[in-house]
Amino acid sequence: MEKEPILTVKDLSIAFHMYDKGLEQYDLKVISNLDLDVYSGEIVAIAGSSGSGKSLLAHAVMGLLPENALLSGTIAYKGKILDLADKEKLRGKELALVPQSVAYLDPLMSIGTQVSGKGAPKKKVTLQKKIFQRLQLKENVEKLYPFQLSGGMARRVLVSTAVLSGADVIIADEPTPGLDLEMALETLKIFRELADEGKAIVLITHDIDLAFHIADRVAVFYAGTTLEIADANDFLEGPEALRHPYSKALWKALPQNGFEPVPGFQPYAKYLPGGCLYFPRCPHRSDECEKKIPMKNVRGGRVRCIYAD
Ligand SMILES: Nc1ncnc2c1ncn2[C@@H]1O[C@H](COP(=O)(O)OP(=O)(O)OP(=O)(O)O)[C@@H](O)[C@H]1O
Ligand code: NI
Repeated sequence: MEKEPILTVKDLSIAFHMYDKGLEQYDLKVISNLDLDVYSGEIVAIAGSSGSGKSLLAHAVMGLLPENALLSGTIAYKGKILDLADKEKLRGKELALVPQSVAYLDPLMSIGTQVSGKGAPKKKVTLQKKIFQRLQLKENVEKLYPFQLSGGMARRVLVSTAVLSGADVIIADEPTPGLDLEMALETLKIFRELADEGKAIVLITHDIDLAFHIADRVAVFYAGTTLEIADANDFLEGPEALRHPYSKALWKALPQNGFEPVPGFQPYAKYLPGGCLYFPRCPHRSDECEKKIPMKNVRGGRVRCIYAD
């Protein structure tokens, strides 16, 4: 692994400027003080339940947030802090996204043109044919338009587009739903190969079991922040190797580990607790946890819990 991360997210917070009934306005804080480093040659999986901020992070990196989003903190690529113009310049070239929604396909452009670009060089077209073959997309798919694709086909087209972009960083936001197991595994294998060739992959997924097996590191998101970032092996090993009570609870909630549900709910952005965001659900909480909790290093991983050791 290289020393310097290729992508660095530091103290990122995102709020949406919202209008309530009448004239009341408020800022809804959906990402809080989030930190994440990604290195070339690795897959970092992001695990976290619905609404934990996974897609927003992806959109923040790509410069795709809506206009009412207020962003603070920094996102750096190859050591340079990016502004919106930088992100737009890099998007699709050095930073590629496999979007969570297949609605991102351009409805008026044939698949072949979307995936390889207009008048693509022969080398790229050859590569595209190879990827299509691996993802079981028939040759005639190139000539089709998005409305003619099934959901699973559209997702494989989006994966192909990101892979062919040649980007150094690919953020894949739920690339496997709608794919059968064989296709899902083939997709992840392609990402693994890209990482092994030196690309950096951020894999956002609900399928945490799959993530633990394919990724090098795992970041656990909760209510818009990171609670633990650690070696994927720790997540395979279990609670003793993990650091945060939520990571341990997630592990125990897997079917093969006892299927024990995590009691309580992730708090809604409008009603976040002041200190530790996991506070209301935590079995070890104390008054000390009501302060703002920074990430700290514990046993080679990062964790946001004062009691982790
Ligand atoms: N444009 C927006 N305006 C207001 N709130 C938003 C907006 N976009 C997202 N949010 C809120 O931000 C939070 C994080 O959303 P995000 O889409 O990043 O979640 P996610 O982790 O990707 O969830 P999922 O697993 O369901 O895809 C959610 O509470 C969501 O409702
Ligand atoms: Ni999402």
